[in-house]
Amino acid sequence: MYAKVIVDIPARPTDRPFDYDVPPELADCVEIGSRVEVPFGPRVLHGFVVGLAEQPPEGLDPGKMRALRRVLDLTPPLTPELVRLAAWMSAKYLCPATAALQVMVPAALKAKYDRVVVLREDVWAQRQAKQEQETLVPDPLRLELAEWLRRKGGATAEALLEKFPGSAPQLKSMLDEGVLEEVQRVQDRMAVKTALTVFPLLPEAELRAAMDAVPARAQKQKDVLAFLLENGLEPIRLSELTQRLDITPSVVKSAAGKGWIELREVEVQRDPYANRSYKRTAPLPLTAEQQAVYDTISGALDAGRHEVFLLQGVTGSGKTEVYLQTIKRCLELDKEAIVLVPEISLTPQMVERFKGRFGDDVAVLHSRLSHGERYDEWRRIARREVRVVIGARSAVFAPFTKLGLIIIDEEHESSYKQEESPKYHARDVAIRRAGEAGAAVVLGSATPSLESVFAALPDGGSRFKLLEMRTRALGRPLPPVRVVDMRAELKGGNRSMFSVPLHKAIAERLHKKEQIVLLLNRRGYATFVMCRTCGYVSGCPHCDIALTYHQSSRTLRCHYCGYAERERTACPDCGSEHIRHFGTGTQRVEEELVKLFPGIRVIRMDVDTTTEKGAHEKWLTMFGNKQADVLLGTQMVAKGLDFPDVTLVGVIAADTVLNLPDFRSAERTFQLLTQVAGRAGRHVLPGEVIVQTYTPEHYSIAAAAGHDYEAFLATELEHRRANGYPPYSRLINITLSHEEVPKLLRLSEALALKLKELAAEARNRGEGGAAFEVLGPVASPIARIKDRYRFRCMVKYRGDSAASRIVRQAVDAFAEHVAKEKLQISVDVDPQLLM
Ligand SMILES: Nc1ncnc2c1ncn2[C@@H]1O[C@H](COP(=O)(O)OP(=O)(O)OP(=O)(O)O)[C@@H](O)[C@H]1O
Ligand SMILES: [Zn+2]
Ligand SMILES: [Zn+2]
Repeated sequence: MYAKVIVDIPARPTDRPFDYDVPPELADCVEIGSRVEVPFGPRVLHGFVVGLAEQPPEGLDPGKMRALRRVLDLTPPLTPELVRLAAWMSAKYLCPATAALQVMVPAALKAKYDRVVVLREDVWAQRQAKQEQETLVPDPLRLELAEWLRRKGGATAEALLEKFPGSAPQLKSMLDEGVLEEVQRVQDRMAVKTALTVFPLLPEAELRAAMDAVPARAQKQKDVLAFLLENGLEPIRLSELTQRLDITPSVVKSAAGKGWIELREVEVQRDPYANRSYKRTAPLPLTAEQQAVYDTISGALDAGRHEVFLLQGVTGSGKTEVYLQTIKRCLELDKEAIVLVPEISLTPQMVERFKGRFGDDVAVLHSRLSHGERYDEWRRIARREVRVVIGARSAVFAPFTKLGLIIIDEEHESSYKQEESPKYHARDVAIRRAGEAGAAVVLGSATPSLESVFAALPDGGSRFKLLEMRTRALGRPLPPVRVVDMRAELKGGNRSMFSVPLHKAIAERLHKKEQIVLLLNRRGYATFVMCRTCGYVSGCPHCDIALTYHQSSRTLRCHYCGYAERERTACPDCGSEHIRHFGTGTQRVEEELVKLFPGIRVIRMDVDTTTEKGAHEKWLTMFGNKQADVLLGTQMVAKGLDFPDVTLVGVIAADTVLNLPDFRSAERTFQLLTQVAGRAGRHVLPGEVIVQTYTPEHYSIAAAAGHDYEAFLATELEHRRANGYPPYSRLINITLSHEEVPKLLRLSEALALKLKELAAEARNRGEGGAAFEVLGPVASPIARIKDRYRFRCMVKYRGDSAASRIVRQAVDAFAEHVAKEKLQISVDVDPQLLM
């Protein structure tokens, strides 16, 4: 047999499958998706098998092919379906295939440690019992294998095959049955966690006899045996036993020395949600609108038909309930479901709703888990112990094989785009994956992205099917929104960051003991340090960007290169002492609140207060228990939260995003305002929203205030059409960087020229390139990062032309410069951030 392998070097010259001979002893273990070790030049590398064939590849002499050295996992970490998806990603996003494959597996698997096979004793015992019942003759090799593994605690596949020659078929079937499992060896802690566990070795009668024979002076050993007997000879963790009996581990060890018991390392599952009980919830009777949506989606599920639904439902319309019930349907059809939510809204409230409905059938994947916890959750998926996964972006790669449904909540969120290589968009990957699997996709949002709405319009090809929910599930109206012009406030002599109406509204809520959510949008508005005397702004010496002030460490930091310096007490330019941090940080809002409303209880949620694990949850629980009057924060407070006593939502400054040089800034502003407004008056008490702004006339703010998505959409689509921006075109951003400006400029211009030439050639050959436009080169908005200057060329194209291929060819033509002249080129397909 012969294998095609993508090796683990993320560089262009090695970005293709290499052919290897599969030695006969490995033939049973190699599958598409297996991780393998291969010789590569003088080195040994890891790689993924992406193809298998009985015949040697044409033109290659089998005698000269090199052979696979080992298979790293007997159960391949990737499915053939995911391997195909990776190939598609590599072509679409112009990333090395290995980068696409790596992003699909948990970090714990990337560490280069041995994987070992262990026996799952519970499953094994069940199997044995069943076999006995059915009086089947057990396979002696299986018994031997199991017994040996039980004693050893685990072994590498290699060691196993050496010890039991010819046992590959048994190994394989035991793995398939779940009797054996492969785990990453402990080495670096991040892998499997184990605990020393006490196992009684003797049957009850013998143990009792042994206990009776223990002399009185060894009372503690007697206690140990007594405890085990009382406990029905159940194994128990060493730590628990010593604690219960108040003894030292040495007592237990000496008992082990007598042959009564044994101590073994046993895997402990790290379930970050263990020890927490979730109240089981039952499906709610659906409203008419929900029912109609549910029926349409189930239609596709029942038929096993791939279809993309765009579920546009106002805030509080009960989208989550629809998700829960469509997932239930999906499970009834014996298929699996993936739910993607933005990292920021992967709140305990959200997790609770899914755990409450599906219990242990749910795995949760988010970035606050440790590598080990993520790995454990991932294995629960790979072992088919769960059928629902909820997680951020990368959960789209959950290794399911019977995928029926992918739900993307808040589909407009820019965090679905990964900003480092592979720069994929989870929405597009989900649609592609679902297409191959014949699964349905539901994109949910109150404020869908222009791209998705357009795709549901006839103009956009009606690729998505629009489903709408226009009223709130609990019958409440959307809260009235009042826009306050801060310029007028200033003219009227109010220099505070709170307008008169917002001030009054807060006071009222405090009086009525209702709750308040305050949003301070800090994106693009970081706290920077400026001298009031001369206007000097502290900038990074290596990047063209202002330094950000960090309150907790009293330092100034660069968010691009990590440069840090101590807070300054005097201006380095003019020596003035009037140098201070600017920008309305949440901290400053908090200070002002406390000054204006003595005794007010504020919970502040921003990057500074939520770095600690579990912090999010702590704050939200406190707020839910009404231990605070105000929840003040950045985007984190805008999404998904559902608190019945919140009757006021205030936005401190609505226009901070509007001023960014990005064609999506109006869209982002509209989305954020609509989302945060949706937190008010969701249950019984009516809500109110106050938006402070310096540009009340801007259509994104006016439309959000009127809850008028259609008005926003019409104006915004017109703008996009006039300027030829997405969704009327697609973009590929190519950023070049170099330490010397003249060289960078020359190379950037040459690249732009090359792109145009290639497009013209493609056009002449009739192979696309029709609506292919090259803008630039121009200096990037952040013109220098880490002492490297940056230019960009923007490719704008329409239709599914050969754009990606043309860009790839052009970039490849500069490979020489990249290799020899320290030029860097990075390509971003469908960019979300234009920095
Ligand atoms: N059919 C129903 N019957 C009764 N209550 C419902 C029903 N559907 C949803 N709800 C309740 O309505 C509230 C809002 O629902 P949910 O949070 O699912 O809305 P959403 O559309 O996801 O909102 P958002 O986009 O603002 O996060 C919740 O408290 C939910 O329990
Ligand atoms: Zn100064
Ligand atoms: Zn820097």
